[in-house]
Amino acid sequence: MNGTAIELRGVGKTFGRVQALHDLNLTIRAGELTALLGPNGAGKTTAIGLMLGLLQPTAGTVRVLGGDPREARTRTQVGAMPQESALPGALTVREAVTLFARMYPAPLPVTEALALADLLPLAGRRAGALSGGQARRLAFALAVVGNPAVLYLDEPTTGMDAGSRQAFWAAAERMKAAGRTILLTTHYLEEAERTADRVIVMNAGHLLADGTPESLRARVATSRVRFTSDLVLAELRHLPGVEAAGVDERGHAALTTRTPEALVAALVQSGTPFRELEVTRASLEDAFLSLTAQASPAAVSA
Ligand SMILES: Nc1ncnc2c1ncn2[C@@H]1O[C@H](COP(=O)(O)OP(=O)(O)OP(=O)(O)O)[C@@H](O)[C@H]1O
Repeated sequence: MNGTAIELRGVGKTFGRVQALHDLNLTIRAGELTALLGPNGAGKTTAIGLMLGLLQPTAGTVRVLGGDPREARTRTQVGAMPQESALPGALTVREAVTLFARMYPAPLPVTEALALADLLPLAGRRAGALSGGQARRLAFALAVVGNPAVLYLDEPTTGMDAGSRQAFWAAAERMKAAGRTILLTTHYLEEAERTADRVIVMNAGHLLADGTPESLRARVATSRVRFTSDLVLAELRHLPGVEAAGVDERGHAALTTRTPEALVAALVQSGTPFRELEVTRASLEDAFLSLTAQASPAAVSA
């Protein structure tokens, strides 16, 4: 699938005196899985609310699948998993999914939506009796049952255990393979790193960075080098290319560098015995923390 699925042009949103979004320009391509990251209050949920047509922009325009997100024609092609959803507690899981399926012109078979959310064993249970993580899975089933072209997932895996989380990501991959456009927010950066085609970082209503997980990691081109030796902090700091160093009382050293090969070569040449050598690249989490820490305080909304 090609083309643009979602387009925000010059979008601003204020709530009273709070400027939640400032002049946001964003194009989401069809068929991609995009992760929207940002610290609390960055504006992620507000951006999704605008894309869903639940909120009106104060400035600028929002287009989804070429149309106004508030039009029925657009809404029936969109599925959403909000951060907190009010589920129909008296209905069984299967009944709730069946009810939602009726709102869409070409829904998935209910059993398929239940299977995608790993809910077949719980199909007969009342929605009100589900655990927190199971309720998130039901919210996911309700989001996908309409077989939407565009899927918004706001912190989908929060509250899910490790098994449910894995099943969720497998289902998201399947939706993507079927050509769906997926926009999700998450605070679990390692999950975003593994799955997203594209990562957008927001802070205080501004777009800070936009690229592949790989390209964002490359913006903090650092590596971590860890090993155990008898070297003290002053000696560690003298190794070539060390940007930051730490050592504990048992001799576990942790160094940050942009040139890990030169550092390890110098360590070997020094003849100092060392063990448990480990070199790791900067993670998306490192990039995210570095980007949001650099963001100017002027960007923080009043
Ligand atoms: N209805 C509202 N009324 C007043 N202020 C609001 C409203 N909704 C959001 N805000 C404010 O707008 C800013 C952006 O909030 P938003 O919920 O979009 O952030 P977020 O990135 O989704 O955060 P989180 O990671 O905590 O979910 C925050 O400062 C928030 O307090």
